[in-house]
Amino acid sequence: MNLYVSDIGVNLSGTDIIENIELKVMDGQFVGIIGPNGCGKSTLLKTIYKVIKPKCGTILLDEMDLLAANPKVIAQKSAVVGQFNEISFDFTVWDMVAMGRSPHKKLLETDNDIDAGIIRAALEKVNLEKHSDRSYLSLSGGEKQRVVLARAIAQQPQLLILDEPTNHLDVKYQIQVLSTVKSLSISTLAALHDLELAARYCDYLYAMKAGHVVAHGKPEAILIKDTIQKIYDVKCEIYRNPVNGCLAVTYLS
Ligand SMILES: Nc1ncnc2c1ncn2[C@@H]1O[C@H](COP(=O)(O)OP(=O)(O)OP(=O)(O)O)[C@@H](O)[C@H]1O
Repeated sequence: MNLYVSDIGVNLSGTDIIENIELKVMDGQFVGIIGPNGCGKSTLLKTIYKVIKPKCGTILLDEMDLLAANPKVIAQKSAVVGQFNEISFDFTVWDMVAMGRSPHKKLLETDNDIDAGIIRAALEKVNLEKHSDRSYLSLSGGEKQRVVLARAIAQQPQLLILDEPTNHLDVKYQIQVLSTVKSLSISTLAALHDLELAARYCDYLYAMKAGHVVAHGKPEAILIKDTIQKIYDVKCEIYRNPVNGCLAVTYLS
């Protein structure tokens, strides 16, 4: 499934937060958005998943006009893992993940054995199958993040949107979550802060600064010291890690 974002602009409380955003995610591609705090990454993602209404622009999911489409139809095709995963009422982990099945259900239709298999498989993907009866609110931040990812997986989306999905996660689960997402081989758009993880998992990167896309291309083309200094105002050296061959960043004071 292809995502086409064209000329998106968002104004909040009288301030232009993002402007002239052009972005594409082609079928099966893992696309990352990088950029400093406050540059507009979440605003862009929220506009795509329709929490924020843009002042201009179009967003297409294949031929479907996302800004005009029915939310249930959108939820059958796309899933979101947001930055904050707090809820007011408690549910079990199983019930949280089962919510991912609801876009595929008719009103009052209950889950069947096929749904149960999908929910179980999603929990296994994030290593939480033993926690299925636990209360969601009793989980750690990292465990909650993985439950929310399992819910998104159970939704069987063709487009996955992730806003800093490795927040709260230790090194093992940062790698596990991004490897799991990569293994799904579905179109993915993720805001990421860790540049080495972005280099390792993303097929293509968009670099944002002050509400604009300032560079886009393959990680090797974007993660160069001049671009990083321009975006983050930090000097660095970028090299191939001799152990795994991935791009590595050393920040200089
Ligand atoms: N409702 C609002 N009214 C005014 N400004 C807002 C509003 N919501 C967000 N902003 C501002 O828009 C800017 C972009 O915020 P956004 O959350 O998109 O940045 P971000 O790149 O995701 O940052 P971070 O990396 O810190 O998560 C910030 O300066 C933020 O304060």
